[in-house]
Amino acid sequence: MAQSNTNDMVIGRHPAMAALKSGQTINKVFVQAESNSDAIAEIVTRAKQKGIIVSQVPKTKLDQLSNNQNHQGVVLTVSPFEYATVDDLFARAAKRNEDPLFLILDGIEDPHNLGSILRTADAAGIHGIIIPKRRAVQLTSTVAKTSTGAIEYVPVARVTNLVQTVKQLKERGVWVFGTDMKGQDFRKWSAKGPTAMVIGNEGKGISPLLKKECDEMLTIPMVGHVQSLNASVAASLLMYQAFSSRGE
Ligand SMILES: C[S@@+](CC[C@H](N)C(=O)[O-])C[C@H]1O[C@@H](n2cnc3c(N)ncnc32)[C@H](O)[C@@H]1O
Repeated sequence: MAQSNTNDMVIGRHPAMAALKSGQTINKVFVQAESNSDAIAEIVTRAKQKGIIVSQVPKTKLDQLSNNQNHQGVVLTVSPFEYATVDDLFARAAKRNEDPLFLILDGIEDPHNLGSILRTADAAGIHGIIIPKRRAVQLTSTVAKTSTGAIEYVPVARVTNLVQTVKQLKERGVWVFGTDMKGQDFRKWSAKGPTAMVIGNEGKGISPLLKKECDEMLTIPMVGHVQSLNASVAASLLMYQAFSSRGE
């Protein structure tokens, strides 16, 4: 997996604590000198326990690091999260001697949805997740926190064009299942063989171009009054159907 050397900033007490609790690589903690805040003291204690360098700096330095945002006396420099490649995902399946099982997210925007999807993906043995580089949430400290550590175990590949990627997956023998309200009942579906499931955007669903590339569509039947399930809930149900239909 590629690692970039540039630093990202995490600004403010709550995001700083969330980053410290996640698996994200934190390079340095900057806190305001002579701060008597309990929250800052807790951040300093946790950072030191993790062996992270803590630097006490004047407020002006924090203003500069945070670009004059409301830093509340703390700024962290962190390494951006690592992304996998689609080949890494295939390699992970091969290493486990299993047919590939991927999840494709067509423009998920809510970091809590992505975190929750990662958490279930880890539990259900998904080999990796594919997301687009644009118009979708990327890996952030909120995603990491919601994933409760699963972000460390489930590789996420970022691609420029999901439609092209799906075409390439199909050329490599992967059967691609889209999801909407007009497909076959997912309870009768078996995810045997190389499989990818596509989950759509929270508002718009799967884009028409991508839907056209899907080999089949699946539906989670609903008998209530609402029109659809939350994207992460739908993804979880699909992942668990795939998991159990593989006899795992
Ligand atoms: C909140 S829904 C989007 C609803 C959107 N208005 C639409 O028409 O597709 C987000 C995604 O969750 C999945 N989803 C939600 N409910 C589903 C269901 N009952 N069956 C299959 N997929 C579902 C689909 O992937 C959908 O694109």
